[in-house]
Amino acid sequence: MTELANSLLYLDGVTVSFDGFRALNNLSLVVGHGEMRAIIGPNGAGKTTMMDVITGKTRPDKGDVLFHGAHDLTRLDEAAIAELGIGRKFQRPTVFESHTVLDNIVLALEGPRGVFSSLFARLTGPQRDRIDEVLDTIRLGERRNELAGSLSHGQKQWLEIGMLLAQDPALLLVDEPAAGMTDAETAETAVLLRRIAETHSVVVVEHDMTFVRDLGVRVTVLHEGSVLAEGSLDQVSADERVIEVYLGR
Ligand SMILES: Nc1ncnc2c1ncn2[C@@H]1O[C@H](COP(=O)(O)OP(=O)(O)OP(=O)(O)O)[C@@H](O)[C@H]1O
Repeated sequence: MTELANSLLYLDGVTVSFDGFRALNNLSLVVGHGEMRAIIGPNGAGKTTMMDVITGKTRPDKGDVLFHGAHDLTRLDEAAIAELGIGRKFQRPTVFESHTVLDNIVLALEGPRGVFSSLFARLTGPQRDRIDEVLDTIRLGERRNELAGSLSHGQKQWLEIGMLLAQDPALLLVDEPAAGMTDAETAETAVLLRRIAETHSVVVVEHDMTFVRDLGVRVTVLHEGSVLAEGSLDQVSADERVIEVYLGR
């Protein structure tokens, strides 16, 4: 039980069926406090379904999903799970394009009832410090007054990561951040996530192996809804079963 005690996120025997098809099949996975974990796996392996279960979007048929070893996520709705400190970034950026970079972060900090713009002046000192820190982390400090719509695709992804970060979740779930990015942006994103991981736990789903290598973290390989292998990227890429799954033999 020490695994459970030391875990931030604990999945045990999680099964999700869609019309009899098991998208997750007895999936068990433990993410530690302060850990960044990369999740890889071929199309249909169950990565998105796993994220959906953690965030309360999909209810498992069976299994335990615990946060901080205590909160049973299978009994909470999406809002309650977000409130507990689990933030998710979806693959496509959904920033408010006609507002500035700064306003996007301010709105995220204030939550759904925040009012756009202008109100930066009304924020408390610690809130402003937090915003500056977030802008610095996501490398957009210099562009804070520009419209989000003028950012490149990669920068929009960073802004959205920043919007998540502004809420200071204990665990960030990040879905394919490098998709559609240039090589330079992809490399920068790995640096950015490594910095975030100094103070937060992170689960990253990603297909881009160069990016996963840059992250330099423990990798979990999913296949047919279960964990096929776990270890460093070098370890899992040398695993015969992983090679077979990726080569489709
Ligand atoms: N709502 C649903 N109804 C029926 N089948 C579903 C549903 N959601 C997912 N599936 C199936 O479950 C399996 C796992 O899907 P999932 O999206 O979790 O995989 P993934 O690893 O995220 O794949 P990708 O890398 O392509 O995004 C797939 O075979 C998918 O078709």
